[in-house]
Amino acid sequence: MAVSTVYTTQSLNSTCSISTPAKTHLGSHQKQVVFYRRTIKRGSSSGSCAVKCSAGDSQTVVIGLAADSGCGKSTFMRRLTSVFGGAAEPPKGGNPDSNTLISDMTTVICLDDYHSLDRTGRKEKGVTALDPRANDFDLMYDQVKALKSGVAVDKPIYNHVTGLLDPPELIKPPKILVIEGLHPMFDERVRDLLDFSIYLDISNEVKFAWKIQRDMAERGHSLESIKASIEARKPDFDAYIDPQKKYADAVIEVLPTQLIPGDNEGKVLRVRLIMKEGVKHFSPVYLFDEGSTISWIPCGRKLTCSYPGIKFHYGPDTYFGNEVSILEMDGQFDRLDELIYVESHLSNISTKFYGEVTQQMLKHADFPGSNNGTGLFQTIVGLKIRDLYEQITSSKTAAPLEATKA
Ligand SMILES: Nc1ncnc2c1ncn2[C@@H]1O[C@H](COP(=O)(O)OP(=O)(O)OP(=O)(O)O)[C@@H](O)[C@H]1O
Ligand SMILES: O=C(CO)[C@H](O)[C@H](O)COP(=O)(O)O
Repeated sequence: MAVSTVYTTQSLNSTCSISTPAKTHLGSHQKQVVFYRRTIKRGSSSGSCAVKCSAGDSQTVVIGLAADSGCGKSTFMRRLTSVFGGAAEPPKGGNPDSNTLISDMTTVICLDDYHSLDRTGRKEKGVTALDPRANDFDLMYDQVKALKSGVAVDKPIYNHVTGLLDPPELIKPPKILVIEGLHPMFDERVRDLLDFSIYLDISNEVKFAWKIQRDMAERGHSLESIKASIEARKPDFDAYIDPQKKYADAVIEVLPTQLIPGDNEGKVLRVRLIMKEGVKHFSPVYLFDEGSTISWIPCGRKLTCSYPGIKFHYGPDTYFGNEVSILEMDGQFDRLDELIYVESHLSNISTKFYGEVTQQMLKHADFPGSNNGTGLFQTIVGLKIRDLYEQITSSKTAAPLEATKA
């Protein structure tokens, strides 16, 4: 029942007819939903295009963020969006249960929307949402590829309230597309579309502590049910989600502190920012001296530290056979305004002015992790992504000039 349709938009100044066959996705207890890719060219001045629209004149930079559920993706996204200025909001006038967040520069889509089985369907088949069989990687690839090349798509919506697949929403190609969720790096075709990838690696102990904090304190779940849900997901997490970290350009690893022997409260954290060397448009952050191995305890006159203090470590290493630099922070800040002292000893942080990291951290002091390495490293990765975006777009605009010279 594929129907060709023509769409017009005010913001995109061309009109194109459909070129991609419809795809069908069924949750077992749901009506048939047919998705069409709307081929709307970005930035075109021509009135219409008959069959196929070519890529627009500016490229969409695609960022992948992988993590298990409840591991801080939303918090990271809020920090990232803030670096680009402006707040991210769900599509205006759309499905109130949309998982998408749009700001001037960024569109964040949640890969849960590519679940091919709804909640009941998964239960019937005995698979979890982490299982690739519960997800449509062909559609994910088609749509991310389309967006990257400047073509709008009708993306499905997985409704977390009802557990059903809702009718699709129109996603226009943004300047920066972030695909966040369980599997942004699982499928090789999707992985190859990423300009930069991040994995949030939260250790089991910390994940458990965060889950308890959120699901018990805020959602009224019992300790037993939280434990059971973590245990039930673990085999698929180990099989399909965790292995993606070897592909990531940056990994934020969150571990229990080593400053308090035997601590398992998950409040004081040891956080490691693992940065791959040799990634185009990305130069790892360093402490004091690039390539050296350094341990630094900044507590003293310029940084107030109560027990158990703060310890930084920096140095080269290998990670899944790749050369990396690792910056580590164990402990937490007492006074966020004093972070400027730490910031001034970090290099390659891609700030636009002195103190920008500290400013961002102070702006979002109420976000989870603002007093420790999770917030600090998420903020820094946000700045690195801005830098990467600027490099990619400036090299693209510079290219025709170079061509003219030749
Ligand atoms: N850096 C952090 N420090 C402490 N707690 C955190 C941190 N990041 C997240 N949390 C805890 O984990 C919870 C989930 O965070 P967040 O909503 O950002 O994760 P998520 O990966 O987007 O979750 P989901 O996929 O389930 O929506 C927060 O409510 C908070 O309790
Ligand atoms: O791992 C998840 C990613 O967020 C969710 O559990 C998955 O999307 C299924 O969602 P729900 O539990 O709402 O049916």
